[in-house]
Amino acid sequence: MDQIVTETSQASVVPTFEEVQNAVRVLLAWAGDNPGREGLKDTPARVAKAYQQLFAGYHETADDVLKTTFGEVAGYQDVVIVRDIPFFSHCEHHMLPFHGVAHVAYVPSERVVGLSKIARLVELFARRLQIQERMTSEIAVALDRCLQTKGAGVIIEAEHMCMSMRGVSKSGSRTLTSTFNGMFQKDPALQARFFSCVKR
Ligand SMILES: Nc1nc2c(ncn2[C@@H]2O[C@H](COP(=O)(O)OP(=O)(O)OP(=O)(O)O)[C@@H](O)[C@H]2O)c(=O)[nH]1
Ligand SMILES: [Zn+2]
Repeated sequence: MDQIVTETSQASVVPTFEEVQNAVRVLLAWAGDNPGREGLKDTPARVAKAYQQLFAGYHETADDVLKTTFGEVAGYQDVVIVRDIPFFSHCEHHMLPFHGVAHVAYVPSERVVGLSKIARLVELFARRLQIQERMTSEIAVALDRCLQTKGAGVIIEAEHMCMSMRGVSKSGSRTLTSTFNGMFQKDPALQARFFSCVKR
């Protein structure tokens, strides 16, 4: 059996495609439906394939995403902010989606990264089972580690389907999390500037 190891998980055994389909059939029966009926015949295979896309973040690392950097920035030293990066993730408690936007800021030391790579970094951590706090922190730590920034900040605003569709059933409530490293941690004015830049 293959082993997978991610930045956040212990090694675990990868099931076969057939085993995943059987697990989906069990869930269909648990939901109260008949996994053998015509309309659900191909559903287990579709769900298995959908999971490969929804949880693709387990098969990539931040180092892969941020490996290309640029050094010719003509002395640019100020903050870089990429705001309103939309994402879909899944909470690790209920495996239900949470979705929203991430705002990512960093102060480069010598090198910058392509802007799309910031969005790819958000995508990498979103496409895993998450809690919002950890996802926020993981993005900032990875950016810091791979780019050797002078400081990084991440703000995430998201709505959790486990709160909207079930349980307490409060749709529309949004959770805001933020994390600051390096200069962002030491300088409240920089934090305030970041918050005001992303304010709607
Ligand atoms: N801190 C944090 N909590 C989350 C996140 N996603 C889901 N949760 C919460 O995880 C908690 C799980 O609570 P439990 O009491 O173990 O589970 P539960 O009985 O299903 O809770 P209810 O949702 O209140 O019905 C709930 O309060 C969820 O709102 C997240 O990203 N961060
Ligand atoms: Zn949840």
